[in-house]
Amino acid sequence: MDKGLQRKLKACSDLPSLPAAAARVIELAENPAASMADISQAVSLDPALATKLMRIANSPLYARSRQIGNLDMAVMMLGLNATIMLALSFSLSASMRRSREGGMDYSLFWRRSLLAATAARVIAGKRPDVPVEDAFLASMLRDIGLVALDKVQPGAAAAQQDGHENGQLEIGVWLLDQWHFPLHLLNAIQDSGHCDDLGRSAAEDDLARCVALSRLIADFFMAHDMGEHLGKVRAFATRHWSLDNVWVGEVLGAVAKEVPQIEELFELDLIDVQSLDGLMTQAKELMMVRSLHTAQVLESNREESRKMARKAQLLEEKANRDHLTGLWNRAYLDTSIKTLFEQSETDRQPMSVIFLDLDHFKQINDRHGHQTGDEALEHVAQILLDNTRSYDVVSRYGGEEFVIIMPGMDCDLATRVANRLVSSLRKSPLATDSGEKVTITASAGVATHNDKHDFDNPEGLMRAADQVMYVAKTSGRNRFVVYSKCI
Ligand SMILES: Nc1nc2c(ncn2[C@@H]2O[C@H](COP(=O)(O)OP(=O)(O)OP(=O)(O)O)[C@@H](O)[C@H]2O)c(=O)[nH]1
Repeated sequence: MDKGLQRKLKACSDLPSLPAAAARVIELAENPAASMADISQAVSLDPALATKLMRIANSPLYARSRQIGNLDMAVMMLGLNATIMLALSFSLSASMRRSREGGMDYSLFWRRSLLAATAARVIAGKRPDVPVEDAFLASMLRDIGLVALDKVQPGAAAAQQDGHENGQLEIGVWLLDQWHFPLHLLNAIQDSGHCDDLGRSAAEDDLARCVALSRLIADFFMAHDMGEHLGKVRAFATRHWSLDNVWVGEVLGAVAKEVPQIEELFELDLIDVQSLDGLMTQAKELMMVRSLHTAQVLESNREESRKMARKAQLLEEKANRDHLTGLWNRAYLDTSIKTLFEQSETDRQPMSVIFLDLDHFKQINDRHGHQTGDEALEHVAQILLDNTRSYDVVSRYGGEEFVIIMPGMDCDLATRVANRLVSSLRKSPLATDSGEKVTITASAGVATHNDKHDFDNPEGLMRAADQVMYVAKTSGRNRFVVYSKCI
């Protein structure tokens, strides 16, 4: 801290001071031998404080079925740590509010401090290893440096209060140190100003984060522009704890619920009751909008994935297609015949294969040129497609050879298809650019699995269709032959 400022603070007779009961409580907190009875006795010196502790022990904040009838019981029920922290919170808030007003808005200061403390309590309750009273007190006193600063440099305090800067932290820690405040609370307050750069124990770092986030939540409850503050709260929860909208919504809801009890205990209106409902509705709406935004982002990601999948599908399909005719290629045929053969086995359903080879195709190339030969292959492909079902696998096996797999088709039907194909080809000559008609014929072989014959594997089925196609070739071409055991 700046030496001049420190001198001024030391010389200032009007700094906030620690009430006697609170000072005694701190003394006891430092003494490991102190008992609950000692604490209870110290608190009883301040009747207002004792009453407050009784009230809080019986409040829904510490909901118990049994009524707490005396201070000893209250101290026992709250536990040592909680009693000390609550005693300090009450004493300090009461004495601070009596402070003379300087350049700073004290009402705003205490509202913000108590709202933050309430939020810190809620957050700590959701974090393992963070005592709620530690979080409550550290958060409530986080900006106490502003009160001290206000005594020596009123303008500076007011400016920092407006800007919510962290310059007051050092002064606050200095003041609390003068009061012999426990070191872990001083550390939490100091560290809450630089949460991106923490390095103590996990519990201490989490306490600092509770304090920092509680301030952002207090700003949210007090702000006119809730959206901006909600964004900060969410960003903090995500950045430091990877927590989502749902968690933030739960915390805000729990804070709103605790506010009336804290208001009653500290006799201070933190939030206008009517605006509280509105605030929560707005918060929920904002959460919803953000969820919707998230949903939109997810949806656009999904759309992106769908596009990618379609692209990949198209690319895969392209890789499986014959460039000239657009029919399935040999690679695809090899894969699909395996799958369809297995399927035929499982379902005990027939499947047929037609092996088709164009006749004297070399002559077409030789007479009409390679270009016309290509057109003839495309022409044949179209005729094959026109005469088969959409789910038949019509493929170019190579050169002027074609294979058609027809799942679920028995031998009789496959024979009809083969007949139709061979005759359609014969009857549909290719019209060349020169106006010439080129007749194309083919020889085909038909084999069927799971009907009249069972094959051991798809290769056997293909071989059979190929064999009878050669029979068709050698027996005069422009015909088809059906595989039977006698061949
Ligand atoms: N234009 C063109 N011709 C091709 C293509 N692929 C193979 N061929 C031709 O197809 C012809 C096949 O000739 P062959 O194997 O002797 O058979 P064929 O002339 O049809 O006689 P058969 O099968 O015995 O009736 C060859 O001349 C190949 O060059 C292609 O993509 N485009």
